[in-house]
Amino acid sequence: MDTTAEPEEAMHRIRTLIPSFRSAIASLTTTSPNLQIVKSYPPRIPSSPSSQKQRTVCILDSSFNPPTKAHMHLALQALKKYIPTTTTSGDGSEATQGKEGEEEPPSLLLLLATTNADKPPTPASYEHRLAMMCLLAEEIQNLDSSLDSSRAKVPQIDIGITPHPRFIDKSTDLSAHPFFPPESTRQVWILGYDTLIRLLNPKYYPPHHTLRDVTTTLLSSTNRILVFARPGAEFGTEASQHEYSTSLDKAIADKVDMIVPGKEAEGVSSTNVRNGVKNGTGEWRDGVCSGVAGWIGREGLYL
Ligand SMILES: Nc1ncnc2c1ncn2[C@@H]1O[C@H](COP(=O)(O)OP(=O)(O)OP(=O)(O)O)[C@@H](O)[C@H]1O
Ligand SMILES: NC(=O)c1ccc[n+]([C@@H]2O[C@H](COP(=O)(O)O)[C@@H](O)[C@H]2O)c1
Repeated sequence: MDTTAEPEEAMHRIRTLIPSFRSAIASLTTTSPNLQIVKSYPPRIPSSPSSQKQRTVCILDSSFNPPTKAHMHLALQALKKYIPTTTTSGDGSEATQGKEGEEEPPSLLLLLATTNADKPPTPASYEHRLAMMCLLAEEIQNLDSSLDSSRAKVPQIDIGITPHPRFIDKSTDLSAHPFFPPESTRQVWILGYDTLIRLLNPKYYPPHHTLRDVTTTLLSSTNRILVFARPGAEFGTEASQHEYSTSLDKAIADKVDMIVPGKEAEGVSSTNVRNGVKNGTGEWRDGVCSGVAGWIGREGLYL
């Protein structure tokens, strides 16, 4: 792959999408199911309901301000983890088999949250974040699958937006979207440990302040949460984070998978990238993929 001309071409192509991103963002409201898919790689072909196989969608919800290599690592690990197992039938033919029968490989949904449960909005603008999410998606699609035997096929990647800060509302809207019918879709929510503890804090669920809505929406049916440990001064050790996930109420603990991210995600955060750009230290580039670094530089973001 040409590493110099290609990013330029991708940036130019994605820049032409900015007006459509802007109008999608302007049309968001919190009053009705409003999760929107603004771009799909490859473009989606509507399938007839009868031909729908079981499918897992791995959802990475974030403010993507900007998308980082940690986000990319989390997404790739999730896609790898939920690949259906291959079984050989009596006639010797191979079929991918999930619990409910034939199963498609997992897809990825990069979901931009335009409202945060705790934090006020900060630059960059949402259309720029969507543009950078597209660059991240293209980078994932262009990864050389020969380097990773679990990536036999290029994954379906959708880029979406949601106005809802809480996961229970995001999950409900996702179930209502025609691409993700609940009868054939398992939702796997990708969260860092710091986000898991906020998801499970009853303060977000007035007036009764119980986790009932979490189990009836986000964790209904075969849905799961994939948690990535995030050890550090603020959130404790890997061992204490693991202990927390196993000490949860059984209805929740049984649906939580916890893994430790690889070195690629260590110490990488959007905050560190934003601060690095502002302080003029070049190392911020190590925290993002090349297309995103190019976009931040070219558009003068985070200065
Ligand atoms: N390095 C990481 N290790 C584990 N989880 C991560 C890491 N980076 C992000 N995540 C998780 O990915 C999800 C989305 O990331 P989020 O937008 O909060 O990224 P962030 O880099 O922490 O952002 P910010 O620095 O702006 O707060 C969250 O659930 C977060 O916990
Ligand atoms: N109870 C909840 O559902 C809950 C709590 C805190 C954050 N969130 C969401 O988690 C996502 C990531 O948030 P941060 O960027 O603050 O880590 C955002 O979409 C935010 O709104 C959800």
